[in-house]
Amino acid sequence: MPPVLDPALWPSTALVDEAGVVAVGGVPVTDLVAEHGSPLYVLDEADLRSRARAYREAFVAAFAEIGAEVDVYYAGKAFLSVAVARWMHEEGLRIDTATGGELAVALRAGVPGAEIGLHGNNKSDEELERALAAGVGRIVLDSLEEVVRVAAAARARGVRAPVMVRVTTGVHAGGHEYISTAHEDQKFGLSIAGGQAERALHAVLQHPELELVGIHSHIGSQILDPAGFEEAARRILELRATLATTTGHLVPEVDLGGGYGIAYLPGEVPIDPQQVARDVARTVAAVCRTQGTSVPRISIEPGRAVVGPAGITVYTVGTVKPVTFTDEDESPRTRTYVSVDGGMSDNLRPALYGARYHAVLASRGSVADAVTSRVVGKHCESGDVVVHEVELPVDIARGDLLAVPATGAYGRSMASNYNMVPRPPVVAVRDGDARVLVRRETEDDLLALDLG
Ligand SMILES: Cc1ncc(COP(=O)(O)O)c(C=O)c1O
Ligand SMILES: N[C@@H](CCCC[NH3+])C(=O)O
Repeated sequence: MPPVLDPALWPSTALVDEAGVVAVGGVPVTDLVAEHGSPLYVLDEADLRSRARAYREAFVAAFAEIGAEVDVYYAGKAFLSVAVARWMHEEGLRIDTATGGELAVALRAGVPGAEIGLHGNNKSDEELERALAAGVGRIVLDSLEEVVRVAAAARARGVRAPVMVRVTTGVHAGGHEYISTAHEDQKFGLSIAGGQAERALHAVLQHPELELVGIHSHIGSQILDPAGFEEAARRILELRATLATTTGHLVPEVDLGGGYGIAYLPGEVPIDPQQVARDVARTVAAVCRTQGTSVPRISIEPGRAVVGPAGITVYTVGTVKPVTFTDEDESPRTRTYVSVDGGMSDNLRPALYGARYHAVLASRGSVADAVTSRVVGKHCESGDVVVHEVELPVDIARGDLLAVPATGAYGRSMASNYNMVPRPPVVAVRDGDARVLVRRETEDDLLALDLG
């Protein structure tokens, strides 16, 4: 019997065939590597679309119960390509962008400007101009000075800019200090407790060129405990009610950001969109009732939870090296270091956040005993780890393929050319067909940037 892949970690179409080969979207990874080379990002289109639908349907249904409408913005920073933006649009999602580059991709995909949001703690004048020219549905203001800059840009263009104010609620959540974004001492947003959020909201209302469409908060990323979402919603709604009392303006929309956590390791339990949507909707209804305000329109911005589990990375094994060392209690130990043909250039998350991943032998079955292994990359850093610890068959050898699940988010999007390594392609699979979404970089691409 071929092994069964944990459905929490792998794309829904992933399976192991009789020969022990992992297939996704009806295509064996051995065929994918034969055609497109290695390393390779593989994206399961059906799985990606169904996760997008799951988030949209869960939030729309839960908030319909309390009389609120919902927009789901796919956070393009997790992974964006023209095809992915188009698919998200077809599934009824809007697109959250954080830079001019992401905005360009969403527009190229034909997403209407009105269905795109622009974020950023340091937007350039050009980015603001481009957003206004595209008629984006919201520019999310991140500082007091930006209130003035966007108002001036809108005035110069003779338009009224729809804006949200990004606030920090003080709710600390997320998988790592670097990806927690709503505590006070960091660069994003305007603090509710410190009073800057209210000042920015007042400032927006004083500018006729700005239309205050919402209050925004994003509390962090890879959040597995849903309590933070409810607490953040409560604090934003209290701010909204205070603003209504002091200015008479009831902000129509509240954006609760993204951050919904996924499973990276066997046994981890991802956020359940239906559960979190119901819990947050209940809190929103209760707080609005207490405050005596109507419920706002709600938006959310999931990135990882939509694209993360839809993607895997396939690597080819190179050097396999048993390393003997002495651990903390002075006992001798051996660990098998399995080197693959990629590493921190295609997945920075282990080096940056200490993120843990899983891996399986993907090109054949093996009945050999399992041995504790560490999968490492080919870069000149000892922190270049792909999978910190995983049981792999002891007969694993050069030329075998390894598949690492849950790499769809923040893999390709944070990839680099460290050590002059060209970035791998993204290949989408569906119903037995494969299509290149983003082509492999070549050394010629890298040399073309170097003007000598
Ligand atoms: C403002 C904003 N929205 C949405 C996201 C998407 O987060 P995630 O991929 O964790 O859902 C992020 C990233 O953390 C973000 O900064
Ligand atoms: N890039 C991060 C998440 C940060 C999200 C952007 N605010 C990750 O890989 O987990």
